[in-house]
Amino acid sequence: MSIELQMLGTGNAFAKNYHNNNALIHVGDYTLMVDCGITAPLALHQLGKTVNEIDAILITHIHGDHVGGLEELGFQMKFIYNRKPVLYIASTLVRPLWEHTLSGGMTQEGIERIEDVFDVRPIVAEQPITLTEGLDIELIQTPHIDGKNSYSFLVNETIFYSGDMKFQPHLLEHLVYERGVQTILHDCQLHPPGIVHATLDELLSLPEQVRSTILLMHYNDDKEDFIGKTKEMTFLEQHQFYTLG
Ligand SMILES: O=c1ccn([C@@H]2O[C@@H]3COP(=O)(O)O[C@H]3[C@H]2O)c(=O)[nH]1
Ligand SMILES: [Zn+2]
Ligand SMILES: [Zn+2]
Repeated sequence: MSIELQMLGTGNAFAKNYHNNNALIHVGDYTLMVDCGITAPLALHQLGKTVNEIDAILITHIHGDHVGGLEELGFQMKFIYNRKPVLYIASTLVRPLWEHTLSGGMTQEGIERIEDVFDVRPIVAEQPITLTEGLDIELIQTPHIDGKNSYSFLVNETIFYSGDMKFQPHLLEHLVYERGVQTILHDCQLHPPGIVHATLDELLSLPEQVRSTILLMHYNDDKEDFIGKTKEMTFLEQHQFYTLG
C-alpha cells in the first residue's frame, strides 16, 4: 500500500528558510507525525492543521529540532483537546526525553511522569510494529552523536527514513541491494565537514543504483545553490505531497 508523505519542514537544526525536518505520513485517514521539533507547531499551523489531526508521533532522537515542539503539542492535546497523544519512541529514549528535555517545562500537579501526558509506546529496534493497517514501522539504530541513541526507520519495508545519521554506505547498500528498499529519505549536510550527518559529497560517492533512490532532506538554507549538483538525488520540498511505496 502506498503512503502519502508531507514534510512539515526540510531544514537542518540551524535553518531559517525551512522548518525543522519533521514529517507527516498519511495512510488513509491515519496521520503519523515523524519528530516534533521546535518549529513543528508553527509548520502545522501554516498548513492549516492542528495537533488534533495527529494520530501518533514517532521520535527518532532527542535533539531540539526533533522533539522541541513536544511540550506545546502535549499541552495543547491535554488542555485544549483533552487527549493523550500516542508517542512511539525507542525504549532507550523514554527516560532521557522526560528527564532531560520535557520534565522541566511540563512537571506540575497531575503531571509527574511522561505517561501523564503521552500514551507512550516504547519500541525496540529491529522489531517491526504495525501502527495501523498499511503502516508498518521498523526502527534501525543508526550512529549520530557518539554515546547518544538515535534511530532511523523503515516504512512498510521499502522506504528508509534517516533519523539524523553519519554516512553509512554499507547500510544504505544493504538496504537497497538486499532488503528491497526503493526510497531513501536522507538527511544531508551540504557543506563539509558533516561529522554528525552525511555530507552531500559522501552521498554522491554512493553507487548510481543507490543514489537513484535518495531524496535529500534536513538541508542547509542555501540548498538552492546545489540544485543540479546532486546527480540522481533530488531535494524533498517541505509541504509538498509525495506518494511513496
Ligand atoms: O557534535 C555535534 C553535535 C551537534 N552539532 C550540531 O548541532 C545540531 C543539533 O541538531 P542536528 O543533529 O540536526 O544537527 C546538529 C549539528 O548541526 C554538531 O555539529 N556537532
Ligand atoms: Zn536534526
Ligand atoms: Zn540530531
